[in-house]
Order: sequence, then structure tokens, then C-alpha cells
Amino acid sequence: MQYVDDHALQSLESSDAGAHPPLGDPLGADTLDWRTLPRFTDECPDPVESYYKGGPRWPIPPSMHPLGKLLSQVSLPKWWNFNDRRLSYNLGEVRLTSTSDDAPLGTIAALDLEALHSLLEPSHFGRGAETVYDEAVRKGLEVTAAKMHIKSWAGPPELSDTDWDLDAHQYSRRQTGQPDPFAALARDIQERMFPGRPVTLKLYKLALYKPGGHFQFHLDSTHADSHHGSLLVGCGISGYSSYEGGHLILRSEGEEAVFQLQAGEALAFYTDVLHAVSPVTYGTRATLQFDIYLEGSTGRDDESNDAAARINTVASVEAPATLASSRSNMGRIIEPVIENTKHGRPHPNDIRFNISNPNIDSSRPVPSVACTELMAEFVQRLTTVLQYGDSIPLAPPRTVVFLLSHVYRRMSIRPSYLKGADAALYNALMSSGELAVFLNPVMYNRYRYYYIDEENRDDSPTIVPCKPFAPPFTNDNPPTFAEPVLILDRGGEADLVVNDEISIGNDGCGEFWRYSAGAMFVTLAQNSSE
Ligand SMILES: O=C(O)CCC(=O)C(=O)O
Ligand SMILES: [Fe+2]
Repeated sequence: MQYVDDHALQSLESSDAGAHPPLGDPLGADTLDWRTLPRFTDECPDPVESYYKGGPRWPIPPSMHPLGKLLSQVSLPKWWNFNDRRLSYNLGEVRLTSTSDDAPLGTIAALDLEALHSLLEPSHFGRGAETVYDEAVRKGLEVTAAKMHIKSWAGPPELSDTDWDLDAHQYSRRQTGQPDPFAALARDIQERMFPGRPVTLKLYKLALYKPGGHFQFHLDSTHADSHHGSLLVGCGISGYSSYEGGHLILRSEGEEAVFQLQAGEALAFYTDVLHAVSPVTYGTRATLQFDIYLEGSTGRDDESNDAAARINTVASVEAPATLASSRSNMGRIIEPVIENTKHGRPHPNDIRFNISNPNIDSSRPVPSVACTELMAEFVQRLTTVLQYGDSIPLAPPRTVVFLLSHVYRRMSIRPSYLKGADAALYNALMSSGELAVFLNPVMYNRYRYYYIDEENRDDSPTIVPCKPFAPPFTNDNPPTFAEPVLILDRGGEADLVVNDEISIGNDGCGEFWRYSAGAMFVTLAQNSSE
């Protein structure tokens, strides 16, 4: 296995500022493909086999450990519709023009189909590293971002008779005008999806579906390590009434949501959420698609690219510096409180998470996601298991491993890019002060013996750490994990990445950028281990 050094990566990314990832395999034959990697090697021994060979290397406990059950309840939303705020965004009034000659293309509420005509091209999608056309999978037309400009908003509209029905808040927003509808949307996206993180919205394309047009289930391809969300804005077509069919279907962990985007409505989801557009049955369906980057206007800390300098960036919000300036409502801020320190260091049972701590210092830096009571309970129990084991006389596990609930590019498996429940759990684990957490790409194999021997099917998951393409965040040496190891089962989106069929993005995607499963490896922090 081979590491890719940071410089190679940076030159790749900077040569590619803002554009799609280059197609194919930019790094040549040495690049790892997680799909074709031998499942187990000397470096990644088969955990089950080495266990049965007598080595207590990776003892696998019964597949559903009580901690795993608790973990499986820990989840947070993976999509948001922002229509409750629609009036205050006024997205419908945003104007589009053609990049080549500045010709008007209409507004989001009323696109000019004739003016768009010459810019349209057939929609492609990614199949492995290739970008392909196949109407069985995707049938549609699109205008790429490079061909369009989004014009800044001209100011508040005249009040109309119907505006008198708005409530006081909406009315004042409409009267004073929202100087930038995308800035308001970006702030709400930050608050709900990526609390505490910088957020930048960049136009990706306009998609048009006529009757019969559709897009089968896929995950969106990512265009940078910092790209973690997709935003869709419904558009109207001048002179035409609304379309029929063309439902957007989102699916995750057994849940499904169906939306039919109307002009000016906004919907956002994490890029790794499975979604599809059902066939349009009447009229024309148009959506503007934006990429959501976890970058502020000054770019990422860790990379030289500057999202704001990219064309068609429509809004950037910085990370809030302190709790007081954060508008996060994703769960409550929970401070660990140590009630009893008679053991010299706190006994895990003495750590309480004070949910309504009036003494929270709001000048503290904001955690990227507040944690919920369930997460706090998980952290508390996990700490106990790490310190004292499950049951006497079993030795305590030294490492507890569980899958991330989202899938990521391997290079994005780092604290600052964690999404949703992964970010919340990471913060909760870190906030206890007792634990050390390593993030690492893994191979995930849920039903190892399923096809071999149905009778003796073993549903224990196997999780094998893979070397990341580059060192995990700062660390050159992948951590070694103290044994014994307890692996907690958690299906999540990792199931998707073992299924080749499903890994269709918008564009072809070299191995380097493909979605990978990742896991948290949790051990006792150095200062609290015996
Ligand atoms: O048009 C839409 O609503 C979404 C299409 C889509 O999922 C995509 O192009 O990736
Ligand atoms: Fe998509």
C-alpha cells in the first residue's frame, strides 16, 4: 500500500480549482482501488480468521452488543427542506444571464426556455471512473455553471396586496429586503446541516427534465475534499404552468422522503444520501444545483484553494467564532460535569452531561455540533466499557470501533469534515476528556459468510482499517489500536459503498475521490489509561 503525498494532492486539486475532478485515474496504476484491493492482506489481517487461529487479535463479540444497539439509535437528519423560510429568501427573483454575451436567461421563478435552448446539452453521469450517457439511468438536459452567471439581487420587491397576509417577521423581512437571498440560505444551511463550520455555496448546474426525463438512485459525486452537501432550488419556466411527476426521492437508513420542488423552493442534503428523480410525466422540470463546501470566503485551512475565488460562488458564511454567535439548534449544548473525583481521576459513572447548564461560557469556541442526550449516554457507557470491560472476568476492550454513519472521500475522513451524527458523536466523545478518537478509512464487510454458508451465517460485521490515501489529518503514522477490540455493528451508508451498482455520481470519479466507509477507533486517552 502506498501513501500519496500532500504535494501531489495539492497540485491535483489546484489544477482543478472548482471544476469537476479530472476523469479517470490521475495518479496512475499505483492508486489503490478499495473495491479491488485484496480484502485481507498481511497488513490488514482478516480479523475473523486470525481470531479463530487463536490469536486474540480482533475478537469479534456477538454482533449486537448493547452499546451497538444504543449507537444505532444515534442519528440526525440527512436532508432539509427550507421552504418554511421561502418568503424571506425570495430566491424566485434571482436573475440568470449567459456568461458568453450577458443575455438574460430569466429568473429562478420564470426561466426563459428559448434563451436557454442553445446552452443545453444532454446530461451525463458517472459510472466508476467514466462519465457516460445512458438514458436508462439518466435522461435529461443541463446547462453547466460555466455558461451562466447568477446576478446579485436587485433589492426588495414592491409589496403586493398578498404581502399584507404575512406575519410580522416575514413582513418586515420583505419590506426591508434581504440584501442577498443566498446569504440567508447559506446561514440556514450552516445552522441546520453544518453547525460551527464555514459554508460556501457554488452553482454547479441547471438541470432540465422534459416528459420521460429522470435520474435513477445515485449518490452525488464530490468536487473537492470540502464538498459535503448538495442544494437544489426549484425553478419555474416562463409561460408554462407547473410540471407533473419528477419527484425527488431521498433514501437513508430505511427512511424515505419525497419532494416535488416548486419554483423558489430549496432542498439540501448531504452528498452521500441516496436520491433519484422519478420520471416527469407532464411539463418541464428545472432545478438549479449548488455544491455546498465547508469553506469560508478565505478558503480552507488545510488547502490552498479558495472557494470564493471560484466562479459562481453565490454565498459564503464564516464559522461562528463563539457559542454566543452561533445559531445552531441541532440538539442542545451539553457540557460534561464531573460530580465526584475521589478516584483521583473521574470515574466514568461520575461524569454527567448537564443539559441545561446555565454556566455555559458563551465566549468559548463553538463545537461543530451540539450533542444530544442519547449521544451523551453512549459516550458515558462506552467510557465505562473501555475502562472496566463488559462483564467480569472479561478484560476490558482497549479499543471500540464503529462505522461512521456517512460515507466520505478517504481524504475527507477528518474531524473538520464530519457530517451530521458523525460530527455530533465525535464532539461528544472528545468533550468527555477521557477518550482518544482516531478516524480512519475502513473496509466494511457486513455479511461475511452469507454467500458461503447460509446455515452458519455470521452477521458479525468486519471492519478492517485501510491506510488512507494520505495520512489521517495530521498523523503520519496510522495509530495502532490497543487490543482487545470491540466492534460495534452499525449499518449506515457504508452498506452502499460495497454495492457497485449504487455508486453512480453525477460525474465519473477516479478511485481517489470515491466514497469510502470510515470508522471511529476509540481508546482511553493517554492520561486516563492505566
Ligand atoms: O434535479 C434534481 O432535482 C436532482 C438531480 C440530481 O440528483 C443530480 O443531478 O445529481
Ligand atoms: Fe444527484
